[in-house]
Formats: sequence, C-alpha cells, structure tokens
Amino acid sequence: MDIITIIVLTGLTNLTFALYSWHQVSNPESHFACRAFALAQFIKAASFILYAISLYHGYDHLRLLANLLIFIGCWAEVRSYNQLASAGIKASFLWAGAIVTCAVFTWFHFTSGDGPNNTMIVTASVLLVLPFSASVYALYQLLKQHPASVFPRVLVIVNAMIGLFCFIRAPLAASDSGFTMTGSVVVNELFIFATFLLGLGNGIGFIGFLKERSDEKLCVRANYDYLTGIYNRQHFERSAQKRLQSGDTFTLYFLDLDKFKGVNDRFGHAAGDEVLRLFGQLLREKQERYSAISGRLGGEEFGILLPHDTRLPHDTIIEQLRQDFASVGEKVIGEALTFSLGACPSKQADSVQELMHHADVLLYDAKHHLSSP
Ligand SMILES: Nc1nc2c(ncn2[C@@H]2O[C@H](COP(=O)(O)OP(=O)(O)OP(=O)(O)O)[C@@H](O)[C@H]2O)c(=O)[nH]1
Repeated sequence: MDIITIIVLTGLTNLTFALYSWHQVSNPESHFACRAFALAQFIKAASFILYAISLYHGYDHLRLLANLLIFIGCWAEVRSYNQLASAGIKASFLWAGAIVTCAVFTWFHFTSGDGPNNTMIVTASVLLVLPFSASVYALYQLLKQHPASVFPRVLVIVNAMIGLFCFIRAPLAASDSGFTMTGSVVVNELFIFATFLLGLGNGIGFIGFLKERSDEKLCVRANYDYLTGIYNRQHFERSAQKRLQSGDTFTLYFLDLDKFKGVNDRFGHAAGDEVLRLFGQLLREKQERYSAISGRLGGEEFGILLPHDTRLPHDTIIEQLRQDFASVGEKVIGEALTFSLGACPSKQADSVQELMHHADVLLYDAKHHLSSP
C-alpha cells in the first residue's frame, strides 16, 4: 500500500469517527466533549484528504494548508480530551499551541525550499510532539479518574505512541535526505501506517469510553431512585428476590412516612423532597452497615430488607432509624417526623411480591391504628 492510499484511509477513518461523534451530540446521555471530538475529527479528515490530493498532484501550497489543518485538528483533539477529563488545560494554552505550531511550520515551509522534502517532515514531526504530549497529559487525568475503565488506558497508550513515533521519525528524516513523502522510504510508510492504526485506536478509545459512560448512566437511571440515590422499586424487588432464592433469611420492612402530605402542604415541595432525600440517606447508611437492601418503593414509601444475622437486633436498628428520622424532621421543618411500618420475615413467603404484600397489609393496619382516634 502506498503512502497516498494510507493517508486517504486515515482521512476516511477520521471522517467516520467525526460523523459518529456528531450524531452522538444530540444524544442527551453523551458527554459534551463529543462535539469537540467531532470537530477535531472533521478537521483531521479534511487535512488528510487535502494532503493526499496535494501529494498526488504536487500542489505545495495545498500541502501547507493540509499540514496546518493537521496541527489545528490535533490541538482540537487535545481540547476534546481536556473537556472529557476536565483536565484544566486553559483555552489560551491550546490557542497558543495551535498558533505557534502553525506559524513555525509556515515559516519553515517558505524558507526550506519547495517540495515535500525531509525538512518539512522533521519540522512536522517535532511540532506534532507538542499536541500529543498535551493529549497524554489530559488523558492521564482521565485514567486517574476512571482507573477501572480500559478506554482511558488505550487512549493514553495510543497518544503516547503517536507522540513517540513523531519523536523518532524526526531524527530519522533529518539524517536521510531521501526520507520524503513522495520517495518510497519504507520506514516512512511504516510510520504513516502505524499512525493510521493508532488513529483508529484513538477513535475507538474515545467512542468506547463515551459509550461505557452513557451505559453506566442508563444503568443508574434504570436501577436507582433519582431523588434519594437508593434502589428504585424494580431493582429493590429484584435484589430481594435474589436473596430469597439464595436461601438467605431476612425480614422485609415496608416503611411509610406519616402525614407527609402535610409536610408538602405546610412547608413546600422542596422541604418534602429534602425529607425524602435525607430519609433515603439514613436507609443507605443502614444498607452499608448491615448488608441490607434499601429502596424507594413509591412517593413516600420505602423498603428495607435486614438480614437476620445483623450485629444489633432489628428492633434496635428500627428504633435508631425512628430517632434519626425524628431528627431529620427537626432539622428540615422544625418538627419531629415519624413513619409507620409493616414487616414480614422471609420464611413466611415464597416470593418477594408475597412478602411485600404481607408487609403492606401490616403497614396498612399500623396506619389505620395511627389515624384512629
Ligand atoms: N415533595 C415530594 N412529595 C411527594 C413525592 N412523591 C410523593 N409525594 C407526596 O407524598 C404525599 C403522600 O400523601 P398521602 O399518600 O396522603 O400520605 P400521607 O400524607 O403521608 O398520609 P399517611 O400516609 O396516611 O400518613 C402526597 O402529597 C404526594 O404529593 C416527591 O417525590 N416529593
């Protein structure tokens, strides 16, 4: 495969990533860095296609333009990684980087004589080390934030390797006057091909990372209650069913906040939300401390599944919860709040639905008792 073909392929690959990322911009789950990445890929795609045309026809000034677009595309890519990782690279640094690299390259282009000579390869290779170093810095921040994800690792390696290749290519080109883009230096073809493969890894790494994040967000949305951060009803029931099937013994408690409508009516919906949020937090603490499962089952209805081997007796845990909830009420609305509950031990039912039904009947009795004079 000759150099021009590889460059065209690189441009088409960039174009594919650009179109995909651009399509993702309208997806509400996607990261806002998608737009910057799409823009960078469009610029790079244009630069590689122009570069191929300039080599094919021998248009020097078109090649200068293509080279400048490559620099701008690489700095635009740094911007997208910077946004993705919130790495804190200032916009002024990116602008300065782009302007300086473009200016230096243009100067060399007009002073080193015509043609795709090796001085230009040396200059481009050296200058490209700068944006790739900045990319590695931003992506390393991303890796630190998401150490379990494979994609930031791939991105760091890929960008470090491209930077390294540029670094190695510069002295090789400088020491061999035949090392040009139009000459058939195998080493240069290998460099260009490796850069193409690495560019492929770059796009896959970025898109893979975005996909992983958006899947994670969807998973959280599907399984957790947005207000309290604990499981939603569906996930609570599923988790409880798993415990039941695995033969664990536990008691399921159905908790309903008392006179909650009054909280909303007298203190406003925001205060009501805050009470719900803090109650969810209390349940989450119990979940973490006692290997329990807690969930919001409906508006002001909650569930907690307490295993039978908890350090403290269940009565004590529930009493603590009552006291903590009273304090939440004091804090948010200046009055102690209470909840009613119904409980059902796991051995009394074969399914979670049955367990919840029994607990609900007892809860109803408790509520009825509460509202009776
Ligand atoms: N602030 C807020 N209120 C909610 C939310 N979901 C449900 N509610 C309110 O919870 C209240 C539940 O009212 P009721 O079912 O009458 O319950 P209650 O007032 O606690 O009465 P008892 O259960 O009989 O003590 C309604 O006013 C709902 O609007 C929510 O996400 N935020």
